[in-house]
Amino acid sequence: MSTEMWTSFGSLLASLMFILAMINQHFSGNLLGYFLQRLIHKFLSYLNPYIEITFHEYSRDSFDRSSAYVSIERYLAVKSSATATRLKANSVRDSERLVLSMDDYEEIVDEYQGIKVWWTSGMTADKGRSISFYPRENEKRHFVLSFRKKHREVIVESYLKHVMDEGKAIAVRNRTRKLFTNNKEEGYAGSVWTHVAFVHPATFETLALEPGLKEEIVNDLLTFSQAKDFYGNVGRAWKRGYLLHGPPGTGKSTMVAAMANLLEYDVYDLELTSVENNTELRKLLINTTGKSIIVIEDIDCSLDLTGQRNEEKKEAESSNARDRFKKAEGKDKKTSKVTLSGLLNFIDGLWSACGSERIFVFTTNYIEKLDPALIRTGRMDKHILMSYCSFEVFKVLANKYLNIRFHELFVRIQELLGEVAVTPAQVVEYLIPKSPEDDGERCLYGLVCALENAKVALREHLAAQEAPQEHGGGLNFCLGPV
Ligand SMILES: Nc1ncnc2c1ncn2[C@@H]1O[C@H](COP(=O)(O)OP(=O)(O)OP(=O)(O)O)[C@@H](O)[C@H]1O
Ligand SMILES: [Mg+2]
Repeated sequence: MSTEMWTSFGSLLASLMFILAMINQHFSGNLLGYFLQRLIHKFLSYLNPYIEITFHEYSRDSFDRSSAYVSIERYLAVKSSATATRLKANSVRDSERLVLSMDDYEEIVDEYQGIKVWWTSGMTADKGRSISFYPRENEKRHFVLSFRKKHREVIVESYLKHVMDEGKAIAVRNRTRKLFTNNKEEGYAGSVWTHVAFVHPATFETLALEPGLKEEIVNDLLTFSQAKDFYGNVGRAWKRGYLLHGPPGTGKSTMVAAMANLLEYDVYDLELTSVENNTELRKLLINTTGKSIIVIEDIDCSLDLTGQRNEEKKEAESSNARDRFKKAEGKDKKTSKVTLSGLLNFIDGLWSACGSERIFVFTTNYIEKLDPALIRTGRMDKHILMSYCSFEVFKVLANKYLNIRFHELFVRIQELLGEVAVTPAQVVEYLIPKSPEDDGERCLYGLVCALENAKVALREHLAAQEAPQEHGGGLNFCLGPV
């Protein structure tokens, strides 16, 4: 149809609508009026080539904002910041950023699979309520979606789902992530988890790992986060377990932060010693949300989990002072009645499937102390050894901390790293400038001296013992502070 034909069709429609409205007004309030009204609606919808769907902010019997309305609002906010001329700026709960959205009575045109749709925002004043507790509570907002009748199937079946999914994804991107803890003050009666904003600068970019390992972990994490359908199809709960083990200061906790930053997940730092019993443990699990990492640090020290299976193991066997300290620290706080089976059920039992998209991470310095059932595949799917600093790891650190890719001292450092076992945390300590005069070369020189000293100390130590011990590639000696 030409433009002129559309215009005359439009004016004919408008005149008809006017006449019908007059008839409607004249007969309103009686039975004839009711039938006339229905007739008018039928007639108008027959002529109207468009369909309109209204999404109200509040449903009749709920005080909560409709989740569909909220998702549409977020979706349109992104569209409107680019196209609409009148915008509203709001600060949103759980986000530090200002969010722009379309103002009332604005219109936005969206396109989906080549189909044009029109969104308008509107508002009606609710005259029913005379007293309101909140400002503007009586204003009821809505969005109206209009599209051609012939596109009904695509819009209803596919476009609306696309809008809802996008809206949810935007909410996840915009929120401030949280770090939860179950370690509460004595007498605290609030929710089982308390939280602060999760802000940690660690990323996989800054984490120094063996070549190939970083890519492997990143790929594994990204594949997991996109595998909702896969887990559903194979009938598994959408969760994955990581066991990070290795000596202190090798980057296990830093890796957890990098994981959370990569996937934009919240972190639940579960302090097992503060959990009274298995029931409380289950309650904590139920109160976690999706898109989260549930981490139990130093799992070997948190509870005497191995002891429950192997009674005769003495505490005196704890191999070093740091370990004993961690264990004692936990015991002082509270006597926990969490059992190994309670923990196994927490990770892999029926209740563990009540949420989705969750990663469980255990960290430990002593993998050999853990009960095999706790770390079997399916519970802890991926075991990652975070080991002493190799030359490859050192090169990443030197590049990050000093912006040095190669230096003549590197050759000596490579030799020394093959002879003394030092952790990345210890190496990093020498790569941080301590005074304005500390340039890259001075830092590297300081590291070489410290490694040389450690080598001498190690020789003397071994000579005294006359029993050399091999550990991995280097000798098992930890470099002390300078
Ligand atoms: N692989 C690494 N890459 C970059 N930095 C590292 C690495 N390992 C350790 N660090 C640095 O050392 C510090 C301590 O590391 P982190 O706390 O992650 O060690 P950890 O393995 O968790 O130790 P622990 O077993 O004592 O808990 C971090 O602040 C980080 O800066
Ligand atoms: Mg740690």
